[in-house]
Amino acid sequence: MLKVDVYKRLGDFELDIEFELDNEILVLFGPSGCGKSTTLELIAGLKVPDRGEISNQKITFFHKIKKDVKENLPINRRKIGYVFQDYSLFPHMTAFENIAYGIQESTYSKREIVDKVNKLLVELRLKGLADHYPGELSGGQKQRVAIARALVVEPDILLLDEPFSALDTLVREKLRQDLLRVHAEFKIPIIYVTHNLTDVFELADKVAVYNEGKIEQFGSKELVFYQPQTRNVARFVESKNIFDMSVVTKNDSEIVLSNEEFSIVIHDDNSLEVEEEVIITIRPEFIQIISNDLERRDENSYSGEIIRILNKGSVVRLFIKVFSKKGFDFIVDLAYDSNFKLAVGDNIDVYLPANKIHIISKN
Ligand SMILES: Nc1ncnc2c1ncn2[C@@H]1O[C@H](COP(=O)(O)OP(=O)(O)OP(=O)(O)O)[C@@H](O)[C@H]1O
Repeated sequence: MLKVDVYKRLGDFELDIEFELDNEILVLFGPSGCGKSTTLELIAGLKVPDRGEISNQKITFFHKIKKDVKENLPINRRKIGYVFQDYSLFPHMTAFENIAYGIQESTYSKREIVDKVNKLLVELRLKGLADHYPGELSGGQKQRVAIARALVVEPDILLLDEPFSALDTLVREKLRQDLLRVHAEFKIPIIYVTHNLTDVFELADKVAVYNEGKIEQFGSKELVFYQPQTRNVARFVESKNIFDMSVVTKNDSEIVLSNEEFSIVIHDDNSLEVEEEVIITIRPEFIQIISNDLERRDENSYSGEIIRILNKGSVVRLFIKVFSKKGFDFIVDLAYDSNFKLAVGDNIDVYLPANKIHIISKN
């Protein structure tokens, strides 16, 4: 298990984080400058924490209490594979030589080196490209060479810093599958830094949502996406529909929440108290369009006007100005359908299912 509990100050910026990771893929997610890359650098030994402890499988990488440094294991003894966004391949070496770079003839025989590199060339779909120089490889191929180079040393941990962000969507998609395959085979902790929500959804066993040097939520991707613990996390995972409300009434069967604009009803949150201030969120894909009177509900139904339509490919996003005192927006995602007939200016009714409404306590 990888254990990280460190503090580091860099100018005005302070990083103060703690987490533990089994042989899982952890995705670090959050806005620019919140400390994701610094976290990787501290684990790898490229930066030194001001205090704290980092260990993996009972091997202490770093340990400092107050001024007393008890351990600071050199980078090359941490057994870490590191993959950067810009590939960092040696331009004058072939794919084979780049991958073989980390293993020396003093440790392995020539035969062993050839076998190890060939195995990774196959694993990362690079067979046939062994003699190519980086200049002759596509972005996706270069990054696969970089991953193979990181893996050839049989690392205990693999760190990837926005590895696929320069690549287009289809290449990214395939590289995510490569990484999942690599993880299934190597079974080591992998930490992956990204700004991309699809990366989070497709890769993560665990997610750490960073904000201003702290981890604001750590947990499974399901928890982070569907039960964000703070307004920031809800915003970062694009819950989109986020409202301040207060609890107006509560009885055995229902709780009514309200703000100046609208009220909603939920049925199963016993922890809420009357007059309590909360944040409610509902993801755009959970809001339903009421297309005929049969679907009309007694509760949580609202009428409004479509003010903008954004076609996102497989999803169509509607911005709906709800008829109310000031007029607020719901954002609704519908699966794309070739019979899609809605247009800006149309009046529309929507329904918010009570069991999809998530409450964030302000206490
Ligand atoms: N050597 C340094 N000296 C001073 N400040 C630094 C140094 N290195 C990083 N920082 C600051 O630390 C903060 C965290 O940087 P870091 O690169 O870890 O963020 P990040 O979350 O990875 O951002 P991004 O997603 O943009 O890469 C930033 O405000 C950065 O400016």
